[in-house]
Amino acid sequence: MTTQHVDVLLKNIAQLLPMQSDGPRAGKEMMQLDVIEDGAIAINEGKIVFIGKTEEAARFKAEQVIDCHGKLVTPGLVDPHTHIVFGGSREHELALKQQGLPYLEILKRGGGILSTVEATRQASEEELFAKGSFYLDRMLSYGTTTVEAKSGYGLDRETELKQLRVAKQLNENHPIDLVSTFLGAHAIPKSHKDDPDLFLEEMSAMLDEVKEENLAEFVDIFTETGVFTVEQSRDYLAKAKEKGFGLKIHADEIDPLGGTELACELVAVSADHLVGTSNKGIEMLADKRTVAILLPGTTFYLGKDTYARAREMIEAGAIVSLATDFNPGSSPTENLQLIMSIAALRLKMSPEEIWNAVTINAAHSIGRGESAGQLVVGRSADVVIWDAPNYLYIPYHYGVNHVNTVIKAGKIVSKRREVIE
Ligand SMILES: N=CN[C@@H](CCC(=O)O)C(=O)O
Ligand SMILES: [Zn+2]
Repeated sequence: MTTQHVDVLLKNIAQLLPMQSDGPRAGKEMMQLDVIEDGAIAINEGKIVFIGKTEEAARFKAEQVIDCHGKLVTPGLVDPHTHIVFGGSREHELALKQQGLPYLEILKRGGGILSTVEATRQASEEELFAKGSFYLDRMLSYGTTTVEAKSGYGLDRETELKQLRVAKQLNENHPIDLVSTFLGAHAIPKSHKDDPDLFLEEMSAMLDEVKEENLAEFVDIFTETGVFTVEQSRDYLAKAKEKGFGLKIHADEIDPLGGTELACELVAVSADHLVGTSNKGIEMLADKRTVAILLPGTTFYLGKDTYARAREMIEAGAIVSLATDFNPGSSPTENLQLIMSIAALRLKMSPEEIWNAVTINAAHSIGRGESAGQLVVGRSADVVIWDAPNYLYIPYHYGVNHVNTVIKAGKIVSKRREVIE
């Protein structure tokens, strides 16, 4: 047996989830979950060079050996819907919500998204970068290694570009990989209250610049009562598609306007939220060209009782993914593990479906199906070692952080502090 020298060897893994799949998993396929017991992973120069059983890994001699006895090991989690670059915070809105003031009413009164717009306009790039890094550090510590990040708290050329540039810097400087989305059409700014069409023209006029500076891969819009109509969204997104952007829609979050149908019609890469999606929308998702990204943390935080109809979507054959929707208003949490628990309890998704949703399907919903969300020989070693004996445990034991160690591109980037005796 020839010895093979590698940088890192993980061995004696109680349960190893390789999450290998040629494409996203839809409908019943979401129940598929291969488990390797007593598994091992060898990593060299940031890449996975072996994945299999510990007994098959005897040829590897590693600089660093990590004994994963009793532990679960999975790919780094992928969070495909966040609003991570923003100024200020909105803790004062919690009391308004408790008094029964609806989310869209707070927005109508100039609060909500519009108050974050004010704070983001005022913040310097350095401040936004520092804040973004802090949130990303926290995400990493919770096991997330790839994140989608939206702009949308500028609503003017200068601030939207500032947010996108900060996201680019974060991607270049932080271990987490960031995938950027231009969400200039996130709300109607006060200055354009009476002329949303003019505002959308101004945002469309930015698309070339965003493309040339390589500041975003996707374009998104908030299709919602009091924000943008389905018709406005269709015109706006058609322009973005023509310019070569992938499309996303904040669809049917509060009112069932038909954003899901529009996303499927335009072959958007994802339709997000989907709390009010119609039967027709569910049927269209079964086409499997648009990923349904569900954000149950938002429904929970907005204090609603009705959640997205995940079961019906999966039964219809849709590709379902999950995300935190991390933002300062409707979902202030970086913790994707908590979302996994809410998905189990409120969306009634099975643990197998949930793991597919936060790895393979999440990666496909942001154009990273070929690089993230799976442990495959030759790919970047983005790996999480969990203080949990099996995959059922993460959605079950809720609200806390189960991460032991996070490895990104072969390097340990986060580790639970050992208790000092
Ligand atoms: N609903 C629109 N956008 C965000 C919330 C943004 C905010 O409230 O600041 C969402 O996805 O929930
Ligand atoms: Zn959002």
